[in-house]
Amino acid sequence: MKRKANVHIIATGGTIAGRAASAAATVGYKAGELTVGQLIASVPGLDKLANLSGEQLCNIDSKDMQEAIWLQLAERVEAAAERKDVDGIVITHGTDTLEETAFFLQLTVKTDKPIVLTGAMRPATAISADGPMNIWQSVQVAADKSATGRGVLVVMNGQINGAETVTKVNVNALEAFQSPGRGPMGVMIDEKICWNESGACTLPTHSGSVSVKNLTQLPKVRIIYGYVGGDDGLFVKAALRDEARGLVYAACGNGSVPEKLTGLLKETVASGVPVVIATRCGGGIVVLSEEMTEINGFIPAGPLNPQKAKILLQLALTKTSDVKEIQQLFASFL
Ligand SMILES: NC(=O)C[C@H](N)C(=O)O
Repeated sequence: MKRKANVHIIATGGTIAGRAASAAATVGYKAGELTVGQLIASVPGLDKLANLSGEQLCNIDSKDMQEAIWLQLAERVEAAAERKDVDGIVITHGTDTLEETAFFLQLTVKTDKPIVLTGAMRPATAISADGPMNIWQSVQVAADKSATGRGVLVVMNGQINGAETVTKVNVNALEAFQSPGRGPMGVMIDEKICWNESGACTLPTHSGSVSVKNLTQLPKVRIIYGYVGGDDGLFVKAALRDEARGLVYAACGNGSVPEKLTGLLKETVASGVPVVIATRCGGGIVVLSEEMTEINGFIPAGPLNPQKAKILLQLALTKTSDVKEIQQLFASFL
């Protein structure tokens, strides 16, 4: 008989732990109300899937997630992953910033044990709440040997997506997470986990590549959003005054920087503050001209969306502010 796996659940809050005044309410609830014990108890028969342990790291709406909590979470996940009696880890999290936490953990936690993040779009008190099934399927993945070495995964609504590609694409639907242009790494049908083997099936190259063990904070990086009328540099100047160590420009289209802003961003790079050019488009790969990368010194974000490019730049800045090195790091995600 197959040995029952040991799965450790770390709860951080979110709608999955949310409570509303009425069972029909899917907005206007309070996120981060149920405890990890209550979450486990809300899923009938979960203990048949795995031996479970749980810890409560925080209980917040993920819009309020902090980098200081990320540093604690990375430490807790790494500690759990090092335990011989833990085979996999599930993290319950609000969906608003779930992809950022997933990507941060992907880059900072070194293990090939499954790490699965999950959340919910309906509060725990709702009719047809999606949380219990998402927890069930996450524990299923975390307990399954076939999930070993695939990096940090996001399991929601029967789909498994990788931390590097996944993003929240819908603010209401249960299928809130997708990997644009890639598709999911796998889907779940009852007890079957169907991996899309043409997707990433070896440990992503960047897993655990940056240790944050001795850090108490991350370098400050700001995202500047591109839009018609936003080329006066107001927010770039404000970010620099606020001692940003790096900037991500969420450009319109394929890294298009407005002419009026190019000079200021070039000066920013020349002053030692690296500038990554991402896109606000939600899909595609930012590739820049030679003039943009070699002369202006801009760093193309490649496939990373602005919020993930920010995290990569922050982690890069813990080691170097050399533009060439950071360009190479971002290029390795292509
Ligand atoms: N669906 C959710 O989890 C949204 C919630 N605001 C959160 O991110 O905590």
